[in-house]
Amino acid sequence: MTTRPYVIDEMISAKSIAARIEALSREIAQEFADTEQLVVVGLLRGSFVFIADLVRELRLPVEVDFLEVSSYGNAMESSREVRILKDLRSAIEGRDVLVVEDIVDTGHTLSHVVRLLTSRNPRKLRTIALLDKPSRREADIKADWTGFEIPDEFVVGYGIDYAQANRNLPHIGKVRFTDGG
Ligand SMILES: O=P(O)(O)OC[C@H]1O[C@H](OP(=O)(O)OP(=O)(O)O)[C@H](O)[C@@H]1O
Ligand SMILES: Nc1nc2[nH]cnc2c(=O)[nH]1
Repeated sequence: MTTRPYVIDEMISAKSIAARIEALSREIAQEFADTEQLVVVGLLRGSFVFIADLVRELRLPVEVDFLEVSSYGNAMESSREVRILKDLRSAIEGRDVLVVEDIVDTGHTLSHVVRLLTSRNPRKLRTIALLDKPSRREADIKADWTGFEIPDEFVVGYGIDYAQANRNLPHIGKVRFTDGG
């Protein structure tokens, strides 16, 4: 796929992300203090970096599982149709579940996933998103924990891509197009 020329301006440093994850992990550990084992569900692909850092800060017994959903493909606009590309390996009925999302934008992805997983009757289901763009919301949903609220900018890095590139940036950056279009 061809993309327009762009540069990436740093928006949230790797250090700020690490500090925020430490604080959020303490809150999550309190919320699930009585858990036998927390199933931490990462939404692929964007959350793979966030979930890796988050579970290493969580002082709880955890199992890690992944769900792959896609709504954007390589586009910058949500298709608003959420497709399940890979389901969980584990059953979650009667279990504690934390859904880990990289970014909530229109909210269609998270809202679809919460509906799907709630229908499987977990004991408790909570959600966390590293980033939230509240000004873009179309579905009525907010994650139980949010790392950072951000303005309406197209962001990349720390797991998040633009046309599959930039997932390996250690910080969050915003995409700035340089062709004036
Ligand atoms: O709130 P929404 O408007 O639904 O957008 C948020 C979703 O969009 C991105 O996923 P994408 O479909 O790009 O897949 P990826 O995680 O594999 O990059 C992102 O990772 C979120 O899951
Ligand atoms: N890469 C990327 N994907 C998104 N999906 C929803 N919002 C965004 C965004 O800002 N950047």
